[in-house]
Amino acid sequence: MTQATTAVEGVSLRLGGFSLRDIDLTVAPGQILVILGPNGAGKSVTLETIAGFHRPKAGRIVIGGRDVTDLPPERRRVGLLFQNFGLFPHLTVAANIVLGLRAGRKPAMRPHDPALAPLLARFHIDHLADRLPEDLSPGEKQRTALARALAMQPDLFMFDEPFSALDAQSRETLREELRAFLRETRIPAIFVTHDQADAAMLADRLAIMNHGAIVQEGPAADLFKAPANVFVADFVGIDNRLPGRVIGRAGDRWRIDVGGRLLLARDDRFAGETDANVFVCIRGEDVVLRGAGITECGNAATNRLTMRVVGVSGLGAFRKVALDGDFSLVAYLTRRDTEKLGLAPGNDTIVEIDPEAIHLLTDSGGNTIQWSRPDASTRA
Ligand SMILES: Nc1ncnc2c1ncn2[C@@H]1O[C@H](COP(=O)(O)OP(=O)(O)OP(=O)(O)O)[C@@H](O)[C@H]1O
Repeated sequence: MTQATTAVEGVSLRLGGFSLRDIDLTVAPGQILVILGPNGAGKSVTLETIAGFHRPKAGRIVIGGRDVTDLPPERRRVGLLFQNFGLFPHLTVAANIVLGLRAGRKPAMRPHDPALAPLLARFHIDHLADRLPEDLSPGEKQRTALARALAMQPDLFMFDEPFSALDAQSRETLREELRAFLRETRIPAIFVTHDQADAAMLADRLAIMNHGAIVQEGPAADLFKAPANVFVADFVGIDNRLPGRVIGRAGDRWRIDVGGRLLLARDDRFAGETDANVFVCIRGEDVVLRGAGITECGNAATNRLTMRVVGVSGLGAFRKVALDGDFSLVAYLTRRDTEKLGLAPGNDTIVEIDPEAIHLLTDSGGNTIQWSRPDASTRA
């Protein structure tokens, strides 16, 4: 089994009234590339094109180091898993897996062949060999589908919303299992979803897609921290996107007016200029709450302000804390910290935002940044 990078290079195609435009993607061995985008963006068509079901009018597709652009689907060595994992409902677990082996390099395999045992054991489904898919839990279905796909000795795995019919709890467990499996095999994988949580849990690389084109692609951590525009920011769940205006620079920091309050931002990628309208993007987990009783202006190195708690929501380990002041903010804290700091609606709290946690966005995607000069003069 080769373990080489998969690359989609400049792929374009027309399908009825829909076009894929100049798609570039790469995914290396051991990596998971997540394609995230709204309904109709072209995510499935992209997978189908990589799998060989549509012929591009331009570009090249390389899987496992081989140029497969002109090869039919059955010669591309791709393990494809769909919603509900695409198991044949009338076939037992063993018979489903045998189909994979036949598509791979063991055409004579039969469902009760002893040679099947190691594969069943590896996925902990040996005791389920004679069951039908309807009698399996979601985790058992996923393991059967992965066993079948692995039996084909693929050079690439592709997943098209495999979890879309599952409840939140099963999704989470299955994501973890899938991630561990893909890390272990080191076979590159492309995972299509419109669920941000899938992307956060699984992605090494992330591609955001809209209207048949890639809007931004790169290491997932970069896109989560520094989305290129508002569309991407909304897709990667930037909790706080505040309209502001650049006042100027102080050393390596930008001085930004947000709702009449001065915020310092250190964003070396920002190429704006004084007076530019911007979005100040801050992830909820980067908003640090200190509780009450600390002086507001004690530290020039960070942004420190007093805000009022207006809501605390969420169950389980984390709480979402809604804050109000010169502008509104959302913070994420552990349940323990929320209780320790006495964060309840009506209470004031000191809020700290590291300038490095602020990402500045000038939007070129047609979103107008609404900024109006507040009545009060800007306070530091
Ligand atoms: N075989 C086809 N012939 C013509 N148009 C198609 C074909 N398959 C898909 N399309 C169109 O291509 C566009 C993109 O569809 P696609 O299924 O790739 O979107 P998606 O991003 O996967 O969305 P979803 O999240 O809803 O699955 C849609 O407008 C769809 O109607």
